[in-house]
Formats: sequence, structure tokens, C-alpha cells
Amino acid sequence: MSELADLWAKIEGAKDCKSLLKKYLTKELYEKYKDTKTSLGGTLADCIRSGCLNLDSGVGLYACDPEAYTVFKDLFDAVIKDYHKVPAVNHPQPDFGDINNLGFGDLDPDGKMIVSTRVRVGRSHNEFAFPPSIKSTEQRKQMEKNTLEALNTLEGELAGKYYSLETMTKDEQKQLIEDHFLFKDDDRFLRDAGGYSFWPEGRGIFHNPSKTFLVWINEEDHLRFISMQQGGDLATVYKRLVNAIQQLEKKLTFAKKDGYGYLTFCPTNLGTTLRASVHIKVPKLAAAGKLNALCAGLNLQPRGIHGEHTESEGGIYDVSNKRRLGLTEIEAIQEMRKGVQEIMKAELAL
Ligand SMILES: Nc1ncnc2c1ncn2[C@@H]1O[C@H](COP(=O)(O)OP(=O)(O)OP(=O)(O)O)[C@@H](O)[C@H]1O
Ligand SMILES: NC(=[NH2+])NCCC[C@H](N)C(=O)O
Repeated sequence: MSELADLWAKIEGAKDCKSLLKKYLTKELYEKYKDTKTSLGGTLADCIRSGCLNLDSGVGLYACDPEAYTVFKDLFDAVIKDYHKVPAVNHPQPDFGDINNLGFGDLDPDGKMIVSTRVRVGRSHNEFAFPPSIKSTEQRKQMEKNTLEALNTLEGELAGKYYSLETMTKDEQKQLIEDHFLFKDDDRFLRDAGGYSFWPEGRGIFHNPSKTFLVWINEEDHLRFISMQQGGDLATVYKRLVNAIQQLEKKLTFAKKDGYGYLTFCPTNLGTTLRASVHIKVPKLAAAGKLNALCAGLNLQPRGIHGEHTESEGGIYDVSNKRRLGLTEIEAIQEMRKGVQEIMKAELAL
């Protein structure tokens, strides 16, 4: 049996599987796409491997490369519409808003509830495959090199240095992870999607001395741009990120598609690719079992303190916008801002 037929048999037989892949990969779509290849050589197996090997996936589908969104359109569109709750895949053009006139500042001026604030976006290079279809270390290294040429031209607050995972000590790596600056290598969904192949080659982190602006290279996405700092000053964090994006877009061209926005490896990140989060102390809401429902109603997503698939510690949660597609960057930030302010009100009322 071919690998694809084997993966298909696994998911077809998984009656209790609740992933979006299970919901939308019908026999008809499987037959339609089973022999299809992207121009970089990506296949349906590359897109569905993680979801078939991890039947508890929420989504279960990854793009093998930027072209997957076009080549396997019917499958991706169905998953995208369901995850992002949009009737059609019709993402607007980027709009970061008037960053000098945002109309909001620090969400927690007294510093009582918000421990830290972070906003990140993902960016991809059109000419490189995503992890399932990357066939050699050379591709990751080339991408790392092209990106560093651009990062090394950044000036002022954004200027920084690159730290390769290939040369970093285990202790340095551990400390950066504990301090919430660096990615880990223990996500089984990403592992089965090829995310850790040839690890740690071509991976690394660029950051400024104060670690308020950081770039992850060759983690889940080709690139992640991150702005973060202690406290609740969302406006400052967002402005810094937009400034970085605008500077880097002068040097690099990122994968983008009309109606889909910026293209990312995982369809959950598509569009604005923006996740704005606070680490927020909400012990009362959590103890009352009210946080999840409140977040759901506000289009927010609660996570644990060490990120996705982790637990809360001391009543502190990572709360962020859930929607990234079908709205502009500034709308996603405003949705997160309003939602976080509602959560703060609800915590104080208990
Ligand atoms: N507001 C925040 N303050 C401090 N650290 C944060 C904040 N939000 C997220 N982090 C940290 O960022 C790291 C990465 O988190 P996580 O993997 O959940 O999200 P991500 O980088 O946005 O990507 P993805 O959604 O693809 O998983 C973790 O260490 C997490 O604790
Ligand atoms: N980091 C991410 N892209 N997270 C979202 C999806 C993760 C995993 N593939 C799932 O389907 O549950």
C-alpha cells in the first residue's frame, strides 16, 4: 500500500476523529487529489500526514508549500472557512491602521492584571517549500541566509543579532524557552508535519538587545516576527511590529495570495497571520470555570502559560485573538483589545 493510501485508510477508519481534516477530506476529494503534485513536488500526503498520524488534531491539515492553497483548493478552502468562521475565502488587503493614532494605549496602566503583551505574524518565502516538502538542509540554510541579509540592515530599536540553534548551548536554549522568547521542539503535530526534520539545522532566533523584537527562523513558518514586552502596552508592542514588517517588506518579498492574505504553513494562521496575546491573571474566572465560554463569545482563544497545548500556572492565561482571516490586521488587534478589556471587567466583577 502507498503511504498516501495508508494515511487515508487511517483517517477514513477513525470514526471518533473530530478534526477538520476528517470532516472535509471526503472520498471524492481524496480521489481528486491523490495524484496531484505542486511544482515544488508537494503531495496530498505531505498536507495530511500530521492529521492522519494525530487523530486528536483540531485541524490536521498543513500546506506542503505556498502553492498548496491553489493546487488543493477545495480541501483547503473548506477547512479555512470552517476554522476562521467565514462564508467565503475572501480576505481583505492588509491594513495595519494609523499606527500613530491608534486610539488605545496601555490596557492595564496599574499593572495589576496583564503580565506581558506579545504580537506576532508569520511570513513565508514563495520560492521555498514548507516543512513536509523540504527535501534538504540546503533549502533551509538558503532561506536563513536570505533572511539574515535583510535582518542585518535593521536599525534603531529593531537592530539585533542572530543566534543559531546550531551553536547555542542547551542551557542558553532552555533559558530562552523558559523566558517565553524561543520555540521548542516537542510538538508532535508539527513533528509529524516535518517541522523538526534536519533539526536544528537552519533554525535560529534574531533579537534586539532588550528582546522586545524577535524573529524566529525556520520554526513552524519560514519566519515569525514577534514584538513583546512586560505589562499591557498593546499600542507600543503593535507599533513596533508594524514598523518591523514595513522595514522588512522593503527588502524581502513574502508569499501572498489574493483573497487569502499572507500564506502560512498552517491554515489557521493564514490571512493577517496575526496573534496578539496577553499573559493575564484571571484566577477568579478560571476557578469559576467561566474563562473558556467567555473567550469563545469574544472570539478569543485561551492557552496555557507556555503556549499552545500547555497548562495555566497560578491563574495566568495566554489570551489572544482567534480569528486571523477575513478581517484586517487593525481589526484583529481591535477585536483582541476589546475582548481583553471585557475579560478584565469580568474578573474584577467576581
Ligand atoms: N503575551 C505573552 N507574553 C509572554 N509570552 C508569551 C505571550 N504570548 C505567547 N507567549 C509565549 O510565546 C511562546 C510561543 O507560544 P505559542 O507557540 O503558543 O504561540 P505562537 O508563537 O503564537 O505560535 P502558534 O500559534 O503557531 O503556536 C511561548 O513561550 C508563549 O508562552
Ligand atoms: N501551531 C499551530 N499551527 N496550531 C494549530 C494546529 C495544530 C495541529 N495541526 C492541529 O490540527 O491541532
